[in-house]
Amino acid sequence: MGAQIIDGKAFAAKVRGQVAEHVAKLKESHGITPGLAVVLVGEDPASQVYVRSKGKMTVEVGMNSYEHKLDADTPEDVLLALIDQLNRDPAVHGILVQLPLPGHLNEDLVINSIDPAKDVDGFHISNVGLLGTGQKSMVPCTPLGCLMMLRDHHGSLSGLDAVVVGRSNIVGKPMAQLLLGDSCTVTIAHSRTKNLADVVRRADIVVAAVGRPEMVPGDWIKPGATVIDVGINRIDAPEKGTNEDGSVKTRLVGDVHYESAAAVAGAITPVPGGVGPMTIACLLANTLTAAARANDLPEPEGLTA
Ligand SMILES: NC(=O)C1=CN([C@@H]2O[C@H](COP(=O)(O)OP(=O)(O)OC[C@H]3O[C@@H](n4cnc5c(N)ncnc54)[C@H](OP(=O)(O)O)[C@@H]3O)[C@@H](O)[C@H]2O)C=CC1
Ligand SMILES: Nc1nc(=O)c2c([nH]1)NC[C@@H]1CN(c3ccc(C(=O)N[C@@H](CCC(=O)O)C(=O)O)cc3)C=[N+]21
Repeated sequence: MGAQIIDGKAFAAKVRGQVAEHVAKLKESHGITPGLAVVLVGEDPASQVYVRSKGKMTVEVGMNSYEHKLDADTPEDVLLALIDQLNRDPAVHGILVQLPLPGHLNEDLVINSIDPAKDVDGFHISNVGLLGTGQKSMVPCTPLGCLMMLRDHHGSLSGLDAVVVGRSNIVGKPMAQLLLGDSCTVTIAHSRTKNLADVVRRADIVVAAVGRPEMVPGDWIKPGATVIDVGINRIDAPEKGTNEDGSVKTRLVGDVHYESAAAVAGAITPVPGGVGPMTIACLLANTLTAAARANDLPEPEGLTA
């Protein structure tokens, strides 16, 4: 195992600490408490766990957390009315609508109804356009977290070859924009890419955001490259035994085959404990940024792209 392990959990704790300091100052000097509203439609158990842990960390950094849980069959106009209410609520600086939404809801319409200044996910078309043209925006949390870890590890990313595997609007595309913004030579690969192994082998930086457990093996990795594993996949782990109800136990793995990749990479993020915790830390950082901008105050340094 040659690779340095990039400890996302520790990095995220540090970022949350910085956010908490800024929040304390905002409260003390300006009487402002940043507020984050999270909207969950439906009862997906994984999403519920995730929303709960976000709420807990929001409160831990001193912000107000507002959770809105709606039934899975909530009509679109009811959801849009809630978003309109949150858009107009001055105590709410950030709004996150947990994705994916149930099939009867138009995801684009819902996201684009969020006030772009409160769009702490950075998914609104205005923020996507601002990021693409290099203007000040809200930057999607997962790619922002990856960028922070890469900058911390490399210092400058200028001139490095970066390959992003995956072209989703929430991870792959904004990740590529951020890497381009830091002057990497960027390739975006996807399910139609020819000779994916050879494409990945060129990379000084590999970001895997595919959603396929352990798809990227170590022999695709250039020796010394930095590997950022965004994937969060729950797979059966019969070696751990069975649960009380007889079902087989599970474990989390990334999109990268960790052991073989860590043997050749220069640095690698683990799953769990890598990109995931940074995503939540960046959500809090974005909420702080939104609160500062809403009040014409200087933005916290080092917490934005
Ligand atoms: N750590 C975190 O905070 C977060 C983790 N995730 C995780 O990241 C992963 C990706 O998420 P997301 O971007 O939403 O996923 P999507 O399913 O939206 O996108 C997956 C991308 O991977 C590409 N792809 C699929 N199969 C292959 C293949 N065999 N070879 C090459 N490319 C392929 C798809 O290509 P095509 O476009 O051609 O179909 C698509 O662009 C998931 O595991 C998800 O759980 C997501 C968000 C946050
Ligand atoms: N509007 C919206 N914004 C999102 O940012 C968003 C979303 N919807 N829908 C779902 C995905 C997924 N996502 C994760 C964030 C953190 C962890 C995380 O902290 N994972 C821990 C492990 C958690 C566990 O043990 O299950 C880790 O990797 O160490 C995982 C997944 C954000 N998403």
